[in-house]
Amino acid sequence: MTAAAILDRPDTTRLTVGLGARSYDIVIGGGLLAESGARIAALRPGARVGIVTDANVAERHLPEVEQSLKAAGLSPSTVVVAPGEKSKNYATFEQVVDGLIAARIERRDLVLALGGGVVGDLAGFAAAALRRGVDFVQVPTSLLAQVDSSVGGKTGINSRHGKNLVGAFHQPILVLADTGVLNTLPLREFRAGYAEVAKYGLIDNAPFFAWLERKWQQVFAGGAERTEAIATSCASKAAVVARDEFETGDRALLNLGHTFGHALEAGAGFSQRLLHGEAVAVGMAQAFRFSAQQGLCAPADAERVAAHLHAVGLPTRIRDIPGELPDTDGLMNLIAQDKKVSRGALTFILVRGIGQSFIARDVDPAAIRAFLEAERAA
Ligand SMILES: NC(=O)c1ccc[n+]([C@@H]2O[C@H](COP(=O)([O-])OP(=O)(O)OC[C@H]3O[C@@H](n4cnc5c(N)ncnc54)[C@H](O)[C@@H]3O)[C@@H](O)[C@H]2O)c1
Ligand SMILES: O=C(O)C(=O)C[C@@H](O)[C@H](O)[C@H](O)COP(=O)(O)O
Ligand SMILES: [Zn+2]
Repeated sequence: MTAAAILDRPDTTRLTVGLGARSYDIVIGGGLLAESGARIAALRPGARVGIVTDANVAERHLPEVEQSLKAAGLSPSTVVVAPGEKSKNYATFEQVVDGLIAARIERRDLVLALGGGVVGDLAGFAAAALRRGVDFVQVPTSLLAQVDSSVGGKTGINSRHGKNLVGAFHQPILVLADTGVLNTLPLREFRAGYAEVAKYGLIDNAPFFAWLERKWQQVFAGGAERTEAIATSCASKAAVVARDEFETGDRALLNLGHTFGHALEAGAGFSQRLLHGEAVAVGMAQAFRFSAQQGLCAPADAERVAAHLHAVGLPTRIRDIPGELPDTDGLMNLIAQDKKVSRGALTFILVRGIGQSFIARDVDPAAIRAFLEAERAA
């Protein structure tokens, strides 16, 4: 196929994140790894490309990307990090940046994030910092990365004080979501990514949530429903990011489930005990239960949300998380480090129902503490 035919392939979905001169496309479909070279060369002909990936993804998908880049006249080099959330740390950030410097990735070159959200956040932050900023391309390989982390430009690493506390807003110049690579993703990881898919329904799209309740098995099985779920998710995120790139307003809605979820994730030591998407599932169920307890939302909606997340195999309660967690004071300390906190006041994303989320500022910490005490006992 010629480069022009590749760029116009009709069996792909193309969405745009509208950010003026920094607008970029999200391309969704099968076979995109093999076309990554042609698609990137169309934007940055002749560039050196510093690929950042993890060992799991490298084993399965790196050769195809390297081959495609070379065939398109691009010069790839690769930094491979250890898989998992623990790689979002200072030491691995140094490994990635130094690896890119050693590979002579210059200002007109590119960083390419090939992997899940961990690689995307880490490589994106490295691209933001390297020589004070080089362009980067997201090639997301997990469901979570295809529906959420590859879009929107939030990049960063964790601190021992909490989740994503060091980072930068740095938008990619292109997102290539190859749906075929999800065939090698472990089921537990697919499920974790599904929590962020369900999130878009819960935020402001009740019909999408109802569609997921009917079609989730097909989404898990693959095929047209899976691609539709990815495209719907990306379209939701692209619209919010275009309205509020730096989260001064309603981009915060994308944080539904994350205030509780990030505290639990940090409390579990950013370990395999609790994946990010699993933490978000528990956090969303909690945001609905807390909203119901406060009289904001019908208890039946909270039950419906928990029932769906449970049906797909996601955790919804603290008791579903294996191992020890910090006590309530410890969780409150982690919540106090949330980036939505302003002058010490807590902000949560709460709900009036499914698809009716809102930003609740100055939430009473005593009410959250009492809620968490009850949740720990439940
Ligand atoms: N920047 C954002 O807007 C944003 C949004 C949501 C989540 N995140 C971040 O994303 C991270 C979670 O991302 P994740 O769930 O993708 O985790 P991940 O990057 O750890 O990937 C999950 C696991 O699947 C493996 N994997 C990935 N693709 C694979 C494939 N195609 N085949 C086989 N194995 C594959 C990885 O090696 C890893 O072991 C968290 O750090 C979270 O904070 C960021
Ligand atoms: O893109 C956003 O904005 C989100 O909030 C998406 C979240 O799913 C994601 O986990 C994000 O990294 C959380 O942002 P943070 O600012 O709370 O670290
Ligand atoms: Zn998230």
